[in-house]
Amino acid sequence: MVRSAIDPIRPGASLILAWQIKHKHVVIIGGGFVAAGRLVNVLEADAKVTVICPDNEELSETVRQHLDDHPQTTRLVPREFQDTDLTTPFGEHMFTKESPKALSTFTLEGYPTATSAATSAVVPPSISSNSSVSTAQASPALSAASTTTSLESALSLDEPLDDIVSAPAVDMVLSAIDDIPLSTHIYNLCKRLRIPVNIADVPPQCDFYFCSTHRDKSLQVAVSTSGKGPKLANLVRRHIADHLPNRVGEAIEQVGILRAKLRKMAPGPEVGPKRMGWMSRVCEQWRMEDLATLEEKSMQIVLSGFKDNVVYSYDQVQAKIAGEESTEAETEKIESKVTIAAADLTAEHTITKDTPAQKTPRLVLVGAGPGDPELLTLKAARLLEEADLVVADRLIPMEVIDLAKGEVRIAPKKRTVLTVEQKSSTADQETLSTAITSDNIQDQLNEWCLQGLREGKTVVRLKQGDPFIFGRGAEEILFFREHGFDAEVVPGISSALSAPLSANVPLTHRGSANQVVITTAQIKGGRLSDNFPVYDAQKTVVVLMGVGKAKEISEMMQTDLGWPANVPVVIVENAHCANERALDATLSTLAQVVEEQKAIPPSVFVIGWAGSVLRQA
Ligand SMILES: C[C@@]1(CC(=O)O)C2=NC(=C\c3[nH]c(c(CCC(=O)O)c3CC(=O)O)Cc3[nH]c(c(CC(=O)O)c3CCC(=O)O)/C=C3\N/C(=C\2)[C@@H](CCC(=O)O)[C@]3(C)CC(=O)O)/[C@H]1CCC(=O)O
Ligand SMILES: NC(=O)c1ccc[n+]([C@@H]2O[C@H](COP(=O)([O-])OP(=O)(O)OC[C@H]3O[C@@H](n4cnc5c(N)ncnc54)[C@H](O)[C@@H]3O)[C@@H](O)[C@H]2O)c1
Repeated sequence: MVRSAIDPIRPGASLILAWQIKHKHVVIIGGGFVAAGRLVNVLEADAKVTVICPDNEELSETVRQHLDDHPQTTRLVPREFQDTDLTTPFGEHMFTKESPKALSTFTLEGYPTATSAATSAVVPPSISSNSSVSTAQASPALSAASTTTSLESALSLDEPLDDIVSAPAVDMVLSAIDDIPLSTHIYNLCKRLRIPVNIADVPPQCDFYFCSTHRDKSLQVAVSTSGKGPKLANLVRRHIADHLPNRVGEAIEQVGILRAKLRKMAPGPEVGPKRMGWMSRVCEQWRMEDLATLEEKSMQIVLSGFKDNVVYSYDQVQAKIAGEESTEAETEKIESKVTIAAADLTAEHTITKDTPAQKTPRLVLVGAGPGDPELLTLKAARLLEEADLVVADRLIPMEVIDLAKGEVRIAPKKRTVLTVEQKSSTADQETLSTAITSDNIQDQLNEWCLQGLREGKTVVRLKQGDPFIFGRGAEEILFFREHGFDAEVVPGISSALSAPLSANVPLTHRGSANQVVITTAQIKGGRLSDNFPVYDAQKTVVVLMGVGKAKEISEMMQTDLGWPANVPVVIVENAHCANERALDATLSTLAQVVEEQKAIPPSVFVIGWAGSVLRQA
């Protein structure tokens, strides 16, 4: 059997979930400092809460106030904990100081029933804070309740089983008391009753731990160290909170509303991919602060782009709103601006309107480097900030795109976007998606730039790496010249230079390498490039786009060009990104390593003896 490369399992984690406890019944035992924190946590998650704690000076003022503020969803049982507390549903108001007998609706041998609650009261042993009820003592009585058979037999026959099963008396227990034996007893009781339980600060007696959390409306960030370092969890949580984008909570609220509207507008599962693709682009292309400002009117305008799979920018939406508020003539002008801006790949573009430029148009081809924003030139960073319009490919990471202050347009992905942009749902999706080539994406990018220039904008065409090293930069400049615009170019760090460096391969090194050849593995039509250099021990060959051609490269270099089989090859995948990987091979093992290690594009091959200077064998 062929085993594919999958991520290895790293055991020892906690399962982090977003537990829905709305209207569920949570029992908190204790009323001190820790209980107060737990109460806030579960009330914010809309639970119904029973707090069990003697009503004395140990009941914290915070707990008291929250109870007073939420009479419908909380109640206090003003005494010490009793076992029956874990089997009494929230709705039963039988806990009063005056009638403690009413508590006894439950024997440890069965669940309470409507009839037994009213009639057969059996008072269970009350456990005081200094009693030491051991597990052994509690177990025999409790064990009867833990099997389904005895549970069913304890139910009254006229009570439908489903109701009982779907409405357990208690859904969660949080114990925050300063009594260790009782804590252990509560834990054991919960185990018998299958109730998830957390005994504060006793990790072995917790089905779940609490996380250090940050909340901003619907955004919740939870940090867990799986009990290893609660204080560190606290510090990491603060660090994350300090670095979140402005107004992220509000942005999430508004996106929630927008998604609901979109689902209503286009509900069917068949439009699912289009819906999700479009929503993702809105989230990627709008800044958080701008998403936060969405309201009824602007949402309607944004949604109007969905039909043609267009994502209007914030500026376009603002322009449209302003237009609707101005005269009809003005509205028409803005309409035409928005339509042009909403250009898509399937439409035929005839931008007839040469809008008279108020400002001088400026076009700059900017190298974005290998992907790390810190490796941008200062000039590139400044231009990104200053540009009215930034036109970028999909491959450029959002951390770099985020530096742009003006409008951003990002090329669609090769497959999905065109597929969903297709207006006729009956069309053959496969034919359509294969019709998208990098050439028509390039046309789209060029078109966007031209349009911005005709509006007098400063347009930054952001390109991966360096615009002139396999970046088609010069082709673009020739294209824009034909349309009457000249371009400036800002260099970027090409991965041809940075990937070897990141993997600790000096492209030149006295005695090992005094020449560098940078080549692509593929030429037009996807064929293998035929101008790799003949063997020279002092030459380093950097191969771009080689992953799919590893076998052919290895064979050609050894057989036709005289390279020895043992020349080192370093495969650098995702250079300068968080998931960077460097793999060692030789010319003879190159194809094997690529296959076994599942190397993927973008990867750079560095071939030559320079590979053995700094890297350990
Ligand atoms: C996140 C947070 C949520 C909350 O409880 O609300 C939480 N502890 C917080 C703070 C905190 N707790 C402690 C200190 C003192 C400094 C220190 O000891 O490091 C500080 C720091 C402070 O107060 O700032 C003492 C402590 N905690 C535990 C033990 C027992 C042990 O480790 O054996 C001891 C005594 C150790 C001893 O005696 O030496 C155990 C647990 N504490 C957990 C959660 C669970 C694991 C979470 C995780 O690590 O992922 C777990 C397993 C059980 C549980 O779920 O209750 C909250 C952050 C609040 C915030 O973010 O503001
Ligand atoms: N204080 C802290 O900073 C801190 C932090 C994390 C964990 N803890 C742990 O959490 C637990 C609770 O801490 P706390 O600071 O809230 O304690 P606390 O002493 O302030 O409060 C304990 C509460 O439990 C109640 N209680 C005692 N016996 C009870 C019983 N039989 N039935 C019902 N209620 C009963 C008391 O009346 C009191 O309200 C302790 O085990 C402590 O070690 C404390």
